[in-house]
Amino acid sequence: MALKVALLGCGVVGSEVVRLMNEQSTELAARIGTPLEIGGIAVRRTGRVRDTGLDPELFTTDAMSLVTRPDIDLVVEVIGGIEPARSLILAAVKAGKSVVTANKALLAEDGEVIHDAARDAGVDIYYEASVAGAIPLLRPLRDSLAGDRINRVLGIVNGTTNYILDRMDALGAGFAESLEEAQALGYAESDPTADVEGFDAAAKAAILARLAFHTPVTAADVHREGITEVTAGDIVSAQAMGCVVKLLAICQRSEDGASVGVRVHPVMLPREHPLANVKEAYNAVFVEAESAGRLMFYGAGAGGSPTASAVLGDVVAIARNRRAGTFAADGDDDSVLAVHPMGETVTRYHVALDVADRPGVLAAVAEVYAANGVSIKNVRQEGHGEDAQLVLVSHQAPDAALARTVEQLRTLDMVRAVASVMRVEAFQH
Ligand SMILES: NC(=O)C1=CN([C@@H]2O[C@H](COP(=O)(O)OP(=O)(O)OC[C@H]3O[C@@H](n4cnc5c(N)ncnc54)[C@H](OP(=O)(O)O)[C@@H]3O)[C@@H](O)[C@H]2O)C=CC1
Ligand SMILES: N[C@@H](CC=O)C(=O)O
Repeated sequence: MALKVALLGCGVVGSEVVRLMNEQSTELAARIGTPLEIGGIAVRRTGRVRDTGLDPELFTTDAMSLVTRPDIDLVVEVIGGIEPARSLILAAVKAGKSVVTANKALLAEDGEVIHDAARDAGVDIYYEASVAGAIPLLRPLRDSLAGDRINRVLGIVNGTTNYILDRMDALGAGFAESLEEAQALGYAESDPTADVEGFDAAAKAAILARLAFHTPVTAADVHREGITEVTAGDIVSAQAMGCVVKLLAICQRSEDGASVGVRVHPVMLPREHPLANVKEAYNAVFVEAESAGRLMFYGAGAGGSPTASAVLGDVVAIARNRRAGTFAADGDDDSVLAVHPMGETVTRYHVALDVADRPGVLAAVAEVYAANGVSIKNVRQEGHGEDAQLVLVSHQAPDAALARTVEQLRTLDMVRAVASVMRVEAFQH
């Protein structure tokens, strides 16, 4: 008997799930031991022209009836957003259906409720596609590395912003035109604010941190900054220092092991770092574990087809579990680590100041750094007269002290404007 799938959503990802299920039906049936069949597809607008080759009768706007239909075995949720996705997944689980979802926003907001519900119902919830598109990353974290202690997960987890930053760096392209291209290529979320303001990467960071550190982490715990403030000037400053600007997700256990820090923000990264060479919408993630050492995961991080590959991998895994009469619940979080505030995170700042070109400026600026206990690693002057700019890179200091330094620099008479502030990181690789 066929395994009946309810597909929720038939947009960029959902339509590729349909295509792959059709094109690979024979291979999938062989891997699963039974054919896969689409039992219904829930969408927002049934009247929309879709190039799926499927019977139009399969489409419905009544997603709730579809997920609870007795003949449905498995639900694939690729609608996105919080509601109705949350209610639909919970209803499916309650009705005994296993679920595959790519919905990082929901998992990062309400993951514990969904995992608890799945465990209680004895069904699977798989979500490999929710972080880093096609890259197999969550199952290695959850299963392969379950016997190790992970200290850091660090990487590029948003394809849209990497695409934009790469275009700005390599071609001098503008922000808006690069975002439009990323949208046309199917990389961006339906509301691209989620990408460019860092919400999408923050959700993924929360999911990664939860799995890596076996502790509850939600999107609200993540320090988040997007790329909307990154200017062409920042890109040029980074280039002058042999760096490239990347939006990084950094999940790190504290040295005493008692807390974790989870943050997403733009970083100036040395060009020789492997993450600096991740182009276009590709993603790459380093996992640093005590025994396994440093592992790098790299691949297509966004787009319909790569994401659908991860979704189908989960479908096959669930089908195999069903055959074996088992399910693979995420474990109960075995520790509850505090999430430490960004202010305690030790980092370095690159600061460019538009200044009056006169004696005493450097001394006044240095005094502010010293007053906040921040030491200056190097400083240079760019331009003269009206165009004079001081560019400073600090040594490592707590983020709170660095941020306070910048606020006080703004108040100096001789500082006309703070032209650029960005963290500089040189992670070992
Ligand atoms: N695009 C990507 O590269 C990646 C996306 N994801 C995730 O996958 C999910 C889907 O993304 P994507 O395919 O890009 O999104 P799209 O916006 O392209 O597709 C969303 C689909 O959901 C349907 N839909 C929206 N609201 C409802 C509703 N209330 N009831 C039923 N159906 C509804 C839409 O219907 P209609 O067609 O009628 O508008 C559409 O078919 C999201 O969680 C996203 O974060 C994960 C990794 C990569
Ligand atoms: N909008 C996301 C899609 C994949 O998760 C991205 O750009 O990475």
